[in-house]
Amino acid sequence: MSTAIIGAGVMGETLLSGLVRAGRRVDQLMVGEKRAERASELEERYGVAVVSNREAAAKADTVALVVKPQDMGDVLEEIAPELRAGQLVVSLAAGITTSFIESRVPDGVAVVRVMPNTPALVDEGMAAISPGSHCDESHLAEVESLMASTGKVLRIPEKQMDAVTAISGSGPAYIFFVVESMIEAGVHLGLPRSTATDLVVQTLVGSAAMLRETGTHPVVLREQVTSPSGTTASALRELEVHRVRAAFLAAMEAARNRSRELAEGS
Ligand SMILES: NC(=O)C1=CN([C@@H]2O[C@H](COP(=O)(O)OP(=O)(O)OC[C@H]3O[C@@H](n4cnc5c(N)ncnc54)[C@H](O)[C@@H]3O)[C@@H](O)[C@H]2O)C=CC1
Ligand SMILES: O=C(O)[C@@H]1CCC=N1
Repeated sequence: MSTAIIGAGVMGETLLSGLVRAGRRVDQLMVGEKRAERASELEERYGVAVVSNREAAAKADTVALVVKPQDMGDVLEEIAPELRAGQLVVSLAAGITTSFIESRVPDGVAVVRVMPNTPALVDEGMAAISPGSHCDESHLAEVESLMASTGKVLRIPEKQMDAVTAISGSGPAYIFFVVESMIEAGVHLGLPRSTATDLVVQTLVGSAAMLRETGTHPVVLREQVTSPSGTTASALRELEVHRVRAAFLAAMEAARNRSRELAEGS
């Protein structure tokens, strides 16, 4: 089964590199990328064929669209004449609905919407997938296997996609923001930057491993750290005073709303 990736920026390369690591034959992969220098970079790095978008659409069994939501209409207009019934189009774009794509491709082309995230680069990705209206089990299984090469995959109803985008799609950025803030705090408290970085990164990895490996509720894990009248209780009180919990809720609502706006083309 051949796969084309149209749009090889951050997420397109993440998908490509995952497929290569998972052992997909490079001669079964191809890339369509507008920026010539970026295309040559990927050709050199992975030995993958760079072709026009039209050629990618004509030749591949599965066509993954990884351009920005705002570019999706133009790309679909360009490739639609080359697509035929039986092919699978997979969109990784925020906001873009399966019905938007289905209305622009020939009948019989199956569409699956995916929301991935960048930890896929280290095979710890979280991808949610939703079927379009002409999908069967084999299409979903194909996309599941595509995304499972770089992490976990969850099937969800498409109506949950904007919320998923706000939580796991954008999620790594919030975590990096927290990490960055904790490192700055460490420096403020007098630690060398490299020491603060080592402390924060390992604390993050250790906490994530506890969540995954114990399956214990985060509230219980937090309470285990919080000794009576201790340091953690003092810190958590400040986080509540500064309304960090409310800020997280507002931030993710804003991301969900932005995903809805992208669906409308803005
Ligand atoms: N970066 C992330 O963490 C995530 C991104 N996504 C989605 O992935 C998509 C791409 O995002 P990024 O990779 O971050 O953006 P990006 O800007 O790094 O990549 C987009 C790529 O598409 C290329 N492109 C634009 N028009 C094209 C055309 N007509 N034909 C061929 N290539 C074209 C650009 O040159 C660029 O290399 C977006 O729709 C975004 O919503 C989804 C989840 C996470
Ligand atoms: O910021 C964005 O719009 C994309 C979608 C999810 C993560 N990055």
